[in-house]
Amino acid sequence: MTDTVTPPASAEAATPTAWPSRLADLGPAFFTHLQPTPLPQAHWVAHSPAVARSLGLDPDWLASEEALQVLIGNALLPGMKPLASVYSGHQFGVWAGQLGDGRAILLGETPAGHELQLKGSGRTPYSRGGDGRAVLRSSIREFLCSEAMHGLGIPTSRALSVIGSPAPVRRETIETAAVVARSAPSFIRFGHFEHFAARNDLVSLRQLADQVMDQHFPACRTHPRWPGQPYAALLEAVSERTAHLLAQWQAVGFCHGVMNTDNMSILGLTLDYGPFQFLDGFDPGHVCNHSDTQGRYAHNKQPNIAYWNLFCLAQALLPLIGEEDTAVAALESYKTVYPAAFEACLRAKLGWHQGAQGDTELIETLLQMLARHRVDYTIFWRRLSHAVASGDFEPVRDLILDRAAFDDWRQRYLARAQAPDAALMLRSNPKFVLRNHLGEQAIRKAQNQDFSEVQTLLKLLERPFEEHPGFEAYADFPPDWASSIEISCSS
Ligand SMILES: Nc1ncnc2c1ncn2[C@@H]1O[C@H](COP(=O)(O)OP(=O)(O)OP(=O)(O)O)[C@@H](O)[C@H]1O
Ligand SMILES: [Mg+2]
Repeated sequence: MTDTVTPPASAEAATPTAWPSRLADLGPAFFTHLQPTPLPQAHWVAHSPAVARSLGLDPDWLASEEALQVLIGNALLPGMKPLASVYSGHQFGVWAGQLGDGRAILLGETPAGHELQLKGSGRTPYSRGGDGRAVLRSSIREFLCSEAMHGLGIPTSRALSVIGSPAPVRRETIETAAVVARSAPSFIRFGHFEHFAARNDLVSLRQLADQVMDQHFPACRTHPRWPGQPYAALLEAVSERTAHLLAQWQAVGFCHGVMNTDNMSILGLTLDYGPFQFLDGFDPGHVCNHSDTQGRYAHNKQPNIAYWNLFCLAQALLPLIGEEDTAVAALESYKTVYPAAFEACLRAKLGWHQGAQGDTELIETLLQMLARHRVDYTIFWRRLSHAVASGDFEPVRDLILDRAAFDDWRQRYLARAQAPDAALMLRSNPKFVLRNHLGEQAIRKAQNQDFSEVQTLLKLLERPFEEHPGFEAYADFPPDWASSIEISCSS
């Protein structure tokens, strides 16, 4: 049974006493109230004062014993009424029926209006066969990648802390438990809508859509393109956010790994860091999830999969939208917004402030060249940025076996009317991304109670566009063993 902390007078100002939940306001069809299941011998692995501040929480409180107990689920603050929500979804292209927060528990909303959720905090009515737990390994990956994505300027859930416990958790081997405290303006997924649509519970479906719209997409009520069609406007707004998200993923070389509809945020945030990967060598067809034997979620399939997922959302919203043609029309802008947003990201990476004739061809030729030679994606872009800054193209040229092809491309790149802006490139091409082997090294140390590498990575990844002298090794090529790392759905 989880304790309620009675705060000493001095702590009262440090933590809020109201933890509202908009989901709870919707009514019991949407969730179950329950307590997190305690874990023994909680110990800090990492926490982020920056996230605490963004949530309106006192960073000093985050260093306290009270925070440790609350954020692993052993204690509640006054006003917290934890709950797990129900959703459904399509997994690997197949309707999976009812899912829900099987190991995530919502504590409520922080003063900044963001939901605070514990992941790995015990079984819920939606756990199905699962144990409600998450292991240290995957929790460190979620914590670091959330903050890495934020550092990159990519919409994401944030991670406040990761806390470990020696409690055993059975996966392929026996591992230990951990809990990530994470936040987002909303954790509503496409799957929440699919859930009520599949049950033909149109009252709840409308309630959910209305709440999401009023809180996050108020302009949909009076959208000039959708007069009297707020739900179509909502679908279009979600499509466009998703298009922008996918453009950023593709441009930075991020593979999500499990783009099931229950992992798609209605706000267009990156959600659920499972078997994700940042590309090392540029392989457009790379499949990062070892469990994805069909390659459904290969890197270059992600934009189409997002559209497929949006189609599922459209089907769920259809009873509210009315006409099928209207729903299809609301999805349509994805097909133009995604490529335009992707090209805009690539233009920034190339140092161009504005578009010009021939850009698409120059971008295509470059990406094909990178793919042909499996050039390290992050290193290429960073070296290109430095080449433009210094005028010395040798280090970037060295990356590409076919020097003549590179020289030809470079000549055309530099001949473009608008010269590339090196400063724009250096803030668009990160030096540091959370490569698998970096995460793996931090995890191995953490499994031996040494959390220093998690701290180091957090510092670098929070500011990935800065040089961080002395940390060059973290921006280097992956070691040979990196390619043998297998990341699966096991977490
Ligand atoms: N160990 C577990 N115990 C209980 N339920 C689980 C467990 N692992 C996954 N699930 C549930 O299985 C479904 C699919 O899991 P998936 O891996 O997409 O999500 P997740 O990693 O648990 O979390 P999230 O999407 O909240 O980040 C979800 O309903 C999830 O809650
Ligand atoms: Mg999930």
